[in-house]
Parts: sequence; C-alpha cells; structure tokens
Amino acid sequence: MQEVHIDLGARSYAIHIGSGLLARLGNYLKEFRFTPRVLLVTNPVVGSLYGEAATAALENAGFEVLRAEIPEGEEYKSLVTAEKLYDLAYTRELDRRSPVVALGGGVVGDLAGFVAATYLRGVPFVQVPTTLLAQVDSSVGGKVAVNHPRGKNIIGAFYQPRLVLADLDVLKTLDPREVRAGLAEVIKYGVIADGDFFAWLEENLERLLALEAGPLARAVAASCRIKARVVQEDETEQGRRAILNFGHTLGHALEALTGYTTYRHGEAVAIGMAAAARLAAALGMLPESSAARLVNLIRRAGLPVDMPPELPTGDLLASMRRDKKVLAGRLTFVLPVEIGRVEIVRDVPEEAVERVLRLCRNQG
Ligand SMILES: NC(=O)c1ccc[n+]([C@@H]2O[C@H](COP(=O)([O-])OP(=O)(O)OC[C@H]3O[C@@H](n4cnc5c(N)ncnc54)[C@H](O)[C@@H]3O)[C@@H](O)[C@H]2O)c1
Ligand SMILES: O=C(O)C(=O)C[C@@H](O)[C@H](O)[C@H](O)COP(=O)(O)O
Ligand SMILES: [Zn+2]
Repeated sequence: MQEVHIDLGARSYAIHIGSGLLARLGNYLKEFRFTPRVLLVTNPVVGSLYGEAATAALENAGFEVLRAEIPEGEEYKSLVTAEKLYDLAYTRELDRRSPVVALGGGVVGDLAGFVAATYLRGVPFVQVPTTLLAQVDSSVGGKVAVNHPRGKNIIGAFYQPRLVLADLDVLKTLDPREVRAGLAEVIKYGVIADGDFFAWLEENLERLLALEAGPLARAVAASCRIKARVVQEDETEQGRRAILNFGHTLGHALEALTGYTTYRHGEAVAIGMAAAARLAAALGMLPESSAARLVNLIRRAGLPVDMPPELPTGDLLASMRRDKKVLAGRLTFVLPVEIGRVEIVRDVPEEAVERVLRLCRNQG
C-alpha cells in the first residue's frame, strides 16, 4: 500500500493507493467524527460491480447507507442530477457530519463532491475513485463541479475530500477505452512536471495498458504525488495550478461542442495535448522533435491526436474564449517548452491557433 499526503493545513488528507482497500472503507471512515448516515453516490455500472461490497464495508463498521445512483454518462454531470441528490439528502435528514461518499469515476466524484460542497454549505466528502482517470486525477485536489450545457465544469467549487481510497483491484473491470482515457492524464503529468516520468511511461506503456500491478501502482502514486505538489502550491488556481489544465483548453471545447457524448474526457484532453504541443512548436517554444515525441506516446496509448473535421474553427475559438483560464478575454494555453516543463501563455495569436487547428484536422 502507498500513501500520498496532501498538505493543505486544516484541509489536509491522505490518498491511500493499493489492493483490497474497498473492503476496509468502513474502517477508514470510522477514524473520523462522522455521524452514522452515509450518502453513497454511484452509478448503475459501478453500483452493480462494487455497490454491495462498499455497502457491506460501511455497514460492518456501523454506518447506515443511503445509496443513490445517478445515470451513467458525462451529460448527467448536471445541476438537474445534483438537485435529485439534494432532495434525497434533505428527505433522509443528512446532517452536517453525514459523509457523502463518491464511488465511481470522475463524473460521480465531481458531481457528488459538488453536492457535498453545497448541501448545508458543506458536509464531509470521501472519494473512492474507480477509474484510472479518477485515481490519478479527479479524486485529488478538490475541484468539484457540474457542467453547463455549453461549458465544461462551469458551476463548481474548490472543496477537498477528507480521504481518498484508490483500490487498484477495481480497475480490472474497466473497459480498455477507459484505461486509455486515464492514461491521457497520466501522460499529462510527465509533460507538465517530470521528464523522467515521461520517459518511464514511454518504456512501460504496454505494461500499463495491460494493467500490470507493479507499473500501475507506480503510475497512480507518481501521478498523485505530482498533483499533490501542484495543488499544495496553489489550491484555488490563482496561478501555477493551471498547469494541470494542459490539453484542456481545446479538450473542454471539444467535449462541450459535441454535447459531452462523443469523447471520453481523457480522449478530448489527448487531442488537446497534441494540439498544444503542435502550437508550442509552431510558436518556436518547443523543439519539433519533442512535440513529435508527445504525439507519438499519445498515439501509442491508443488515444486520438486529431480534430474531427466537422467542428467549425469559429465555434472552437468561441468556446476556448470562455475557458476558465481566460482573463480579460485573452486566449490562454498551457504550452510545453520541454518534456517535463510547461508555461501558461496568454495572448496566443489567434492565427497560430487557427493554423494548428487546421493542421490537426489534416493529419488523418
Ligand atoms: N475534478 C478534477 O480535478 C477532474 C480531473 C479530471 C477529470 N475530471 C472529470 O472526470 C470526468 C471523467 O471521469 P472518468 O474518465 O472517470 O469518466 P466516468 O466517470 O464517466 O467513468 C468512465 C466509465 O467507466 C465506468 N466505470 C467506472 N468505474 C468502473 C470500474 N471499476 N469498472 C468498470 N467500469 C467502471 C463508468 O460507469 C463510466 O462508464 C469528467 O467529467 C472530467 O471533467 C475532473
Ligand atoms: O485539478 C486541476 O486543476 C485540473 O485542471 C485537472 C484537470 O484534469 C481536470 O479535468 C479539471 O476538472 C479541469 O478543471 P477546469 O477548472 O478546467 O474545469
Ligand atoms: Zn482533466
């Protein structure tokens, strides 16, 4: 078992990474001063696989479990779904120390976290991430949100969990497409913060795609450590935290413009990272060979690197102009300057962005 600590003063917490953790969920929760009624939020897929195990673990430790299933899919990460959870929490009289436990991927985690942050102005929140993406990224760092129909994560908060339990065993039931989507965010960490980790990923990609236990544990822990370091430095994204948004300026635009149903989040980020690398190369900030190295790793992971031809450039630019990183209307990108280091660049010339979007469409 590995533990990564995230040090945020009164909001500090531990991320536990290992095998067999789900069965110990109740024991972990007993360490806190929670009241016995737990709102366990999941979806039908994860609920049918792991709902019983989570419920039993909580009940054996003396908790009473209210299980809520939200529909499957990114398009349900919405205020409408959140409202249904508020109704349940109110009807079943959850109090200020009743924990909300998110059992699922990033959709369940972001939504349940948003409900936990806002119900009674905040109740305790626990993350039990069940996708690779959620274990390496969304369960850590306290960004919780729902989507606006036109903008990704537009309604949200910074609200840290009290505990993260990343049980690696549950990843065995993931669809391979979800493993690949999770790897996109893992690759992101290499590019933004650690060139050696990136090189290790190049060496170990096939073992990760096969979910080999050793490399998997190492990749999850390394990713969480990098994210913890960035979040500790800038919890509410006043500046540096935006590096975690590498690939997301275009990625989020692609998700929103396709109604949140075409791309997995990791796939949209993969296209966004490839475009950002090409843009950095076009601006002379990154050697072409480094951009090619990144594009090549993304491709090897079975992820897309090109834009769909049917999305108009104007719509993409308009959506990117509404990105949360934008200040005073200036298009903002996180651009690599080498593998392992990125810069936050404002005022990227629109013609350069347009050129790269065209290039991304033409690659086939
Ligand atoms: N808060 C953050 O910092 C942050 C970071 C990255 C991504 N996100 C958000 O996370 C979301 C994407 O998360 P995701 O990629 O986990 O997608 P997801 O939550 O939709 O899960 C992907 C799929 O895997 C299924 N699933 C989950 N666990 C499973 C398991 N163990 N076995 C079998 N199937 C399982 C789900 O039912 C779903 O079909 C997006 O909304 C994105 O914006 C948030
Ligand atoms: O934790 C962060 O900070 C991130 O940017 C991580 C991203 O992978 C994640 O997709 C996040 O939800 C995006 O944040 P947003 O502020 O652009 O909505
Ligand atoms: Zn992301």
